[in-house]
Amino acid sequence: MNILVYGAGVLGSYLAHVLVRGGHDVTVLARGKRAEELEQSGLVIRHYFQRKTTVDQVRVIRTLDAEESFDLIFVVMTYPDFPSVLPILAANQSRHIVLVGNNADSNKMQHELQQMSRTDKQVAFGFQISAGRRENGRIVCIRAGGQMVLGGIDGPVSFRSLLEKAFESTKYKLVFHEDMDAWLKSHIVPILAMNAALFAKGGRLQEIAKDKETRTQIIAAIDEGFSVLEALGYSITPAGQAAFFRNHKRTASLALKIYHSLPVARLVDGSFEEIAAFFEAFGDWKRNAGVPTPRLDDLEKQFFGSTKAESR
Ligand SMILES: NC(=O)C1=CN([C@@H]2O[C@H](COP(=O)(O)OP(=O)(O)OC[C@H]3O[C@@H](n4cnc5c(N)ncnc54)[C@H](OP(=O)(O)O)[C@@H]3O)[C@@H](O)[C@H]2O)C=CC1
Ligand SMILES: CC(C)(CO)C(=O)C(=O)O
Repeated sequence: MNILVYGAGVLGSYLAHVLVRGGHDVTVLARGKRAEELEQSGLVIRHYFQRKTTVDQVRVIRTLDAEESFDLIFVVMTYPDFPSVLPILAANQSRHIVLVGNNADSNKMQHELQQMSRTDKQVAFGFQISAGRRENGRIVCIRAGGQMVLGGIDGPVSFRSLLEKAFESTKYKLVFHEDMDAWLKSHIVPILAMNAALFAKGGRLQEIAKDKETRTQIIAAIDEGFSVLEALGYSITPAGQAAFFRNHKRTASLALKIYHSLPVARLVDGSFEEIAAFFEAFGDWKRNAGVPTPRLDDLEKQFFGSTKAESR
């Protein structure tokens, strides 16, 4: 298949690697320094746990022409990056588009993309359960679950069989979810609390590992965030996630302690701008729900009081 990966950061690069190894004709849309790196050295991935480095050659483009057609486009970027690429995707004639990554407003994005496009666009949303960070022109990647959670906003994904075909010869699993909007919003709540605390500590993971009070605050803030979503009518999904933070607080604190002590946690790369955008979205949810969130509000204050320079 002829597949475009639009956005060549950490997870876009890993996805491109997975699809190349799955036998597809993969084009990567990259910009600036990243495009130069890909052209000069190829797609270099350091697989952290496997202790190996792979290099794949991919076709690199810097702009997406309206006439160029792909069987599938995966757009892999951070939440605040998406709005500027929606008009470009709308102008392109390809039909099947998957927006991959954290997303606080999948409904609006799908609506805008379809409204702007003169051709029929089938849209799905995905989240890769992998992680990593950039390091001197290469991507250091943790395969983690090695899967992509996928779903549609208004019913099942209409091009599921095309997606299954794209991944059939890869080592990446697809997991289809019925209510992807609820899944994405549920995911944002713990991400918001954990990253706010971490940025507030200047990215020093050990400080959270050692500080029970901060871990207790993170867990209380997650509980509040889930209550906001529930008040708006969302089911927290996966349900086990809410149960874990709410009913097993001591175990959750221990899990956070262990996670923040692991060297591998350094590789899970959060973006200040993305977390800030989630706080903005969450502010609207909170106002609409009318549910108080004092512990999360305090983390938000600490997050915005931190400087990007102190972040990871
Ligand atoms: N990395 C991780 O550990 C994890 C990330 N995620 C989530 O996955 C999503 C993607 O994250 P990640 O891959 O880390 O993000 P990155 O910032 O590494 O990658 C985003 C890529 O998109 C490119 N991009 C942004 N805007 C444009 C544009 N207008 N035109 C062309 N390219 C553009 C960026 O370009 P440039 O190279 O110029 O910056 C960058 O290469 C996020 O929602 C994140 O929260 C989830 C779990 C773990
Ligand atoms: C936001 C990020 C990249 C960092 O915590 C993440 O790990 C996730 O979304 O699962």
